[in-house]
Amino acid sequence: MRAALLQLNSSDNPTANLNATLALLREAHAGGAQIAMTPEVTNCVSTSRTGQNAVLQDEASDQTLAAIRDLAAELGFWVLIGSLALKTNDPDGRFANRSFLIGPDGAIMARYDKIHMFDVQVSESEIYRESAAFRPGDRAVVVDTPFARLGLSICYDLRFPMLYRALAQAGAQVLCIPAAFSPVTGAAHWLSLLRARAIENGAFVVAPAQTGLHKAQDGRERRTHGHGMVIAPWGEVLLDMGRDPGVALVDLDLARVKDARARVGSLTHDRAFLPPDAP
Ligand SMILES: O=C(O)CNC(=O)[C@H](CS)NC(=O)CCC(=O)C(=O)O
Repeated sequence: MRAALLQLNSSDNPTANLNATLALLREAHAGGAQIAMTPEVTNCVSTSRTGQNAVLQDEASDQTLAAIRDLAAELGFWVLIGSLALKTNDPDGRFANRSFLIGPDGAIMARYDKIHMFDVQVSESEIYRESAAFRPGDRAVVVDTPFARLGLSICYDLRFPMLYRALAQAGAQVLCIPAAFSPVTGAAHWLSLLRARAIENGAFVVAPAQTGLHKAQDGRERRTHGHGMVIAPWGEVLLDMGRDPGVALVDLDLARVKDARARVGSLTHDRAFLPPDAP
């Protein structure tokens, strides 16, 4: 399976982000990719909710989704859109942070809404309240392609190992973790968490990332960590994209999943246990 990772520096301007994404998808296809994967919030990196309200669309009218479906059909290859920020018809007005797997005929083969919301205070000045703007999903998703069974997730989900356990036990061989990781937590945790998810589940981890300084129309700024990664089922780092936007190609040999799981079969050794008594 030859996969391409897109590393993006998306702004809060969906049209500019789409043009950059389409150019890189063409590059990925020219490099022989059977599937290309984009990072979280490919269409719009949030810097303010009012800003997003002005530019986001719902799924039926979103230009990014439509154009990527058209391109996938034109080129005849698969695209995992790591996520799109989309309007919903929720009464509370919150957006969805949703991944789409697009098939080579342009059809939507799977959707996944990010389950875990990034509501954290990384430092005195760096605060995120994702759940204020986004409505979390509640359904894990695996989906088959001709080359592998994929398990879907997004960014902060990475910190919840039970999600990946469920995906691997449902047969996922490739765990997809598109992200827009913060620079502080990225430097401290990103690589270790990605390697842990790969090793503990004997699965490939494919993690395309947003990178760099994201400038908003209103002058606000946000930074992300970059370092789109691919980790092998035994834990080796197969790809680290560093900090620049672009495309990288990687060949995944699915036999490595079988091999890792044959050497350490912990995926089949889970046992039920009673919770600890309160001391
Ligand atoms: O807000 C958007 O534009 C879209 N959503 C994101 O970028 C999300 C929520 S702010 N980012 C993360 O989940 C980073 C997780 C992370 O950095 C960690 O777990 O340490």
